[in-house]
Amino acid sequence: MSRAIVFDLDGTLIDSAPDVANALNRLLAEEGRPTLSLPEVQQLVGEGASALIERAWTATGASAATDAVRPLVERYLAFYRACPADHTHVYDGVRDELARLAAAGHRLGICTNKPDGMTNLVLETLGLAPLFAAVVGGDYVRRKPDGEHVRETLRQMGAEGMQAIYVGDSRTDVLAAKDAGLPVVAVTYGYARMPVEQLGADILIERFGDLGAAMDKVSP
Ligand SMILES: O=C(O)COP(=O)(O)O
Ligand SMILES: [Mg+2]
Repeated sequence: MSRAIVFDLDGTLIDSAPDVANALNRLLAEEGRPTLSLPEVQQLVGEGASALIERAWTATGASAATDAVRPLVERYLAFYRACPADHTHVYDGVRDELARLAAAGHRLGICTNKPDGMTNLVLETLGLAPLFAAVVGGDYVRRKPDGEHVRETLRQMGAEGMQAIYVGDSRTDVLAAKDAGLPVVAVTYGYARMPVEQLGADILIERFGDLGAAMDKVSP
């Protein structure tokens, strides 16, 4: 039976933290702030670019003033756009498994809090874009953990009425998917800020290539 499969992006399909960290650290350096390590940056990713900047400011000294966040986000995105995927890699097994799922007739979509422009640029650069029926990024008004982000992705995929499943790496993903009424597969290798067993996912997978088998267990 063909399903609709909604994927998170950062920490689930791609390890984008190295390029996020480089762009963020260029901004922090320009602002005279300490830079952050890769593991530190991984802990800041998942709720979009504004949250990334706010958390980075809190982690490196005084918090950013509310009206300063937007211009800082724009400068961060300019750095990120210049090097969207220099050090980003598609996690092991992702390309093969996505191709297999698409060939098996499943409809694939992406629901990410990463800003739309960056999401599309990164997907194009990595050659992943053609696999997805719809991509709904972080410019959408009701972002994860709001389930409306997931429902909008399903609508844009033309997948209403299809059996659907969500695949992500964080608590934000689990909350959004549950809010939308979807079973959740969580990957254990991503950027979760808590032990993965506590995410509340229906099933955990250590390798992306295990997704097909996990889906059959969660929604036979
Ligand atoms: O916070 C971000 O930029 C993206 O995060 P997501 O792809 O895990 O939703
Ligand atoms: Mg993620």
